[in-house]
Amino acid sequence: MTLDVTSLTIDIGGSRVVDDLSFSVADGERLGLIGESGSGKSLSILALIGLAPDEATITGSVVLDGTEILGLPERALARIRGSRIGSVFQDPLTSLNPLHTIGRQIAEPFRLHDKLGKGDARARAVEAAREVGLPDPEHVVDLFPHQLSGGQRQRVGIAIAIARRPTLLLADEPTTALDVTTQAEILELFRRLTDEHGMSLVFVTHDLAVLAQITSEVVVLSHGRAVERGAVSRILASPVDPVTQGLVRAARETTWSAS
Ligand SMILES: Nc1ncnc2c1ncn2[C@@H]1O[C@H](COP(=O)(O)OP(=O)(O)OP(=O)(O)O)[C@@H](O)[C@H]1O
Repeated sequence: MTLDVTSLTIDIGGSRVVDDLSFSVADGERLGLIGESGSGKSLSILALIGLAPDEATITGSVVLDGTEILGLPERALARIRGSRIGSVFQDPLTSLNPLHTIGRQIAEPFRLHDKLGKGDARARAVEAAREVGLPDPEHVVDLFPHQLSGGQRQRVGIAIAIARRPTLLLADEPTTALDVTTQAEILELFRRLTDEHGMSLVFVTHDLAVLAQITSEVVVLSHGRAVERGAVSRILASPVDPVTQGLVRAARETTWSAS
């Protein structure tokens, strides 16, 4: 899998919110997109998979495995989202259906795309629940989202995202709503799953301390522009741009307060 984003530019409501953003993700690479609130991280991620709001005007290029996918018809994008690119968002409570069991929601991609029958889909859901470390998978698939903890719900979100073995996983602040211990467990899960399945990862966060645990390369966004990029280790040791310096300071404070 390779992803090449070139000169991605997004205008919305008369203002430019993402400006000439370029980055690439190689096979199996984990890349971080970091920036303060409103810097354009979420819109960039949504634009990649055709989920930016209708009122957004998007230009540039998004090439997945040699094929331009920016501007593809919704049907084609939905197919890509259901197979080659998985996504995990901040708050699984808003993305999970409160009226459907966990198992039904994990099984949905299998039923929809692979046309599996009920029994087979349930078996796959149990297997997926086990893979993401949900406790008592045979039982958990019959529970509803409100019966799980925040960390467990995020595991469900991850199970759904990776169900059909995408080659690229997009994660937008997936640990922000979680306490520090649960956050570390979920980051470990991302690391294990991406390693085991050779998945590439684009991980969005405002917290450099989180990125340092999961990605090796980072792009720093400020007001929609990439102001710095490089290896996490280099960025932590010698940030150049004042925005990056601020993120490093904040990360040091988080690390101190957590220890
Ligand atoms: N639907 C929308 N209509 C108008 N402006 C929007 C819309 N969605 C986002 N924006 C604006 O675009 C800019 C970038 O938003 P985006 O959500 O991508 O930022 P972000 O870096 O992900 O921030 P956060 O960390 O707070 O989620 C912000 O100024 C935001 O107000």
